[in-house]
Amino acid sequence: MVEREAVLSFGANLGDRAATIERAMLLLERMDGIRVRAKSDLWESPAWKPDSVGDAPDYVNTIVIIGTTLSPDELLQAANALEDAFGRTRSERYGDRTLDVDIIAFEGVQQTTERLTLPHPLAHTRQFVLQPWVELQPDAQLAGHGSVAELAEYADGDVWRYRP
Ligand SMILES: Nc1ncnc2c1ncn2[C@@H]1O[C@H](COP(=O)(O)OP(=O)(O)OP(=O)(O)O)[C@@H](O)[C@H]1O
Ligand SMILES: Nc1nc2c(c(=O)[nH]1)N=C(CO)CN2
Repeated sequence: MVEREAVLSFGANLGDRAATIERAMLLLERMDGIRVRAKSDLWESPAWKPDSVGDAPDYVNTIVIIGTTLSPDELLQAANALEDAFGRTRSERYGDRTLDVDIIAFEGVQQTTERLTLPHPLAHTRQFVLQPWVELQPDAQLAGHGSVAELAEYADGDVWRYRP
């Protein structure tokens, strides 16, 4: 079966954030139909919320490029399974969390359904997605928005390399 490329974002702002992300990536590597091609460094950023930054703990974020034979819906199920494995409860949108896994982009797919929007509708605005992605793929393009490097130049928000 032909592999397609997908871009995943991992974020955590509760508990041992870096350890959670490292362990989640190990689980990801063992999932059927998923082959990890590249992982960014860990980056840190203030918690983004639609209304304000507030005093929520900072996030650790990373981007992972995978090759997958899964469909977009199957990949979303895999992402949700990873979140569940790390105790994530989905009660509050944009709330603090032990693990958030978003699908940022999926090769050849642009869709808006109730369950899954691709590319992720806020990816082009999120520095914590754009910077780690540029680190891995300086020439990356985000469908509908263009060069990820250019988006990263103009997006608001701070992001810095995580130091334990
Ligand atoms: N590209 C996508 N990646 C992950 N989930 C998505 C995507 N598009 C739509 N969703 C849907 O969004 C729902 C809510 O996801 P979640 O609670 O993780 O949102 P959030 O992480 O708080 O916000 P955001 O997705 O903006 O970071 C999921 O159950 C999923 O069905
Ligand atoms: N910095 C940062 N902020 C966020 C993140 C994230 O991964 N990083 N994920 C969220 C999920 O809704 C909400 N806010």
